Amino acid sequence: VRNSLISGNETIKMALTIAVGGRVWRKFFKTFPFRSNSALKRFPTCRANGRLYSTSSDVVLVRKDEESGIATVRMNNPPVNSLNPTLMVALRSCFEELEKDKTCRALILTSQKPKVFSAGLDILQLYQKSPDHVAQFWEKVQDMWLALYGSRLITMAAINGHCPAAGCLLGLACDYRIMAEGNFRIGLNETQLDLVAPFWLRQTMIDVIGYRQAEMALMIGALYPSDKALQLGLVDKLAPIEDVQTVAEEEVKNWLKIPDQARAITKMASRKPLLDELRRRKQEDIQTFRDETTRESVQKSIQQYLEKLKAKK
Ligand SMILES: CC/C=C\C/C=C\C/C=C\CCC/C=C/C(=O)SCCNC(=O)CCNC(=O)[C@H](O)C(C)(C)COP(=O)(O)OP(=O)(O)OC[C@H]1O[C@@H](n2cnc3c(N)ncnc32)[C@H](O)[C@@H]1OP(=O)(O)O
Repeated sequence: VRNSLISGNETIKMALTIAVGGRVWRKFFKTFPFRSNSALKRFPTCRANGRLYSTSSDVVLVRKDEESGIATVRMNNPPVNSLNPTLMVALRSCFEELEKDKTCRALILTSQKPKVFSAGLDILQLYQKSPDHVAQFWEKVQDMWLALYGSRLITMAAINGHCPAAGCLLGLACDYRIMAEGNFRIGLNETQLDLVAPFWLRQTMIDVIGYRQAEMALMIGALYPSDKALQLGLVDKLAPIEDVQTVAEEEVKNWLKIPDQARAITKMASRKPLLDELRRRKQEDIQTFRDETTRESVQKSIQQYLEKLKAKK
């Protein structure tokens, strides 16, 4: 059904795009506009010593290999890369900057701190906060996801540790996932916090692991060990934790053999309907999240979840 949402016009545009050679990228961007963000300007670009992009807070570290065009984006928000507004804005800015860099062909997303890729959304940002705060927070989640999921680049998640909830959301937004072997978990455990995955996150889970498995995983808020995740297709490859980055680079090099434009157009053809749907329903999605999250019973569940996290020690 989603594929059929791409109209005949768009298919013709895509074919023309391929046919016109030199002007291909201009046409491509017209067909699939990537949004830019004025917030980008707040993050200076640094090109010294191979360190290409640097955010003002260094919560995202980026290195680009000029020869291959591969950028490695490391989340650096200790202790667990929880996605707070600073990290999400920095990630979005970074994805958009790389998108605009014509010499960049691939992006590897990983964690600066092995053992935790990302603990998901910063739960403290959802607890006892005003509805406006929660709404603004959710818009940052949407924008970060739109930038990554809608990227023309080869996007590879090098999941070097635990990857629950919105950590998994980031992984699912990539084209390929390599995860560390061992006792690390991945999944969408939102229901355990009394939260419900939004339609666009649910859809990406369905797209990656299939309807039945996604339905079950989402209902029970399952977190899978990496071997089970591989079996389900939630990740594509496993590697020893110390090799995850190298294996990701090797995999990217294989993908780089495919001509960029055909790969990117094919990717966009399958992702555009969902991207468009979220863009169209953005405000509705924000309102739902705001209303659900600030509900008293959900706040109680979040409080209990936070207590459980603290009690773990
Ligand atoms: C119809 C409906 C339509 C619309 C939609 C409506 C609603 C949508 C709703 C939801 C969709 C949201 C999608 C995403 C949601 C989320 O991401 S919620 C976050 C879920 N995350 C988790 O459950 C992970 C929790 N963390 C852990 O399990 C562990 O921390 C870890 C396995 C990741 C790492 O373990 P350790 O290395 O042992 O580290 P610690 O547990 O000791 O943690 C260190 C420190 O960090 C704090 N912390 C951990 N995770 C978070 C977090 N996510 N946010 C904030 N803080 C976190 C932890 O409490 C420790 O703090 P201190 O005790 O040191 O102060």
